[in-house]
Amino acid sequence: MRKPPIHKSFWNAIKGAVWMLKSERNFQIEVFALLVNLFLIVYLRVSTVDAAIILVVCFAVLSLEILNTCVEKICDIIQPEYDERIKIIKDMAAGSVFIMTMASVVVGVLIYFKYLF
Ligand SMILES: Nc1ncnc2c1ncn2[C@@H]1O[C@H](COP(=O)(O)OP(=O)(O)OP(=O)(O)O)[C@@H](O)[C@H]1O
Repeated sequence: MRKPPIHKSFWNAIKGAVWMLKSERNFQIEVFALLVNLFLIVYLRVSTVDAAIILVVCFAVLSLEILNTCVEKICDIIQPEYDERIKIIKDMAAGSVFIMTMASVVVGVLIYFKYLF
């Protein structure tokens, strides 16, 4: 298959992210969390470096959520029936989102603490 032009690849990536926003509840919650963080960054006048750290962890959660959904979709195509191997694959993919979410909570507590107290 011929490689699409760069603007088409970019557009496809945007469409993938928009699909996630329309279809996946967890992704919607994580985007809401990103918006809350953007508000707090402005409201609390968070420093540039601290804001960058917060935004990187927020976007890391969103990226992992997209990859987790990709794994789920592929698993559902190759094995629609119950399968112990699929279970561990899906659980591991979900685990990656969980670990990054925990990391983002820790980062949030560590950074916002000094602006609030
Ligand atoms: N084919 C299967 N075989 C075995 N276990 C499965 C299978 N499909 C789903 N599961 C189990 O159900 C869980 C949820 O899988 P599902 O595909 O329903 O994702 P989901 O409800 O969208 O989850 P998430 O909230 O992580 O996005 C998996 O983590 C796994 O433990």
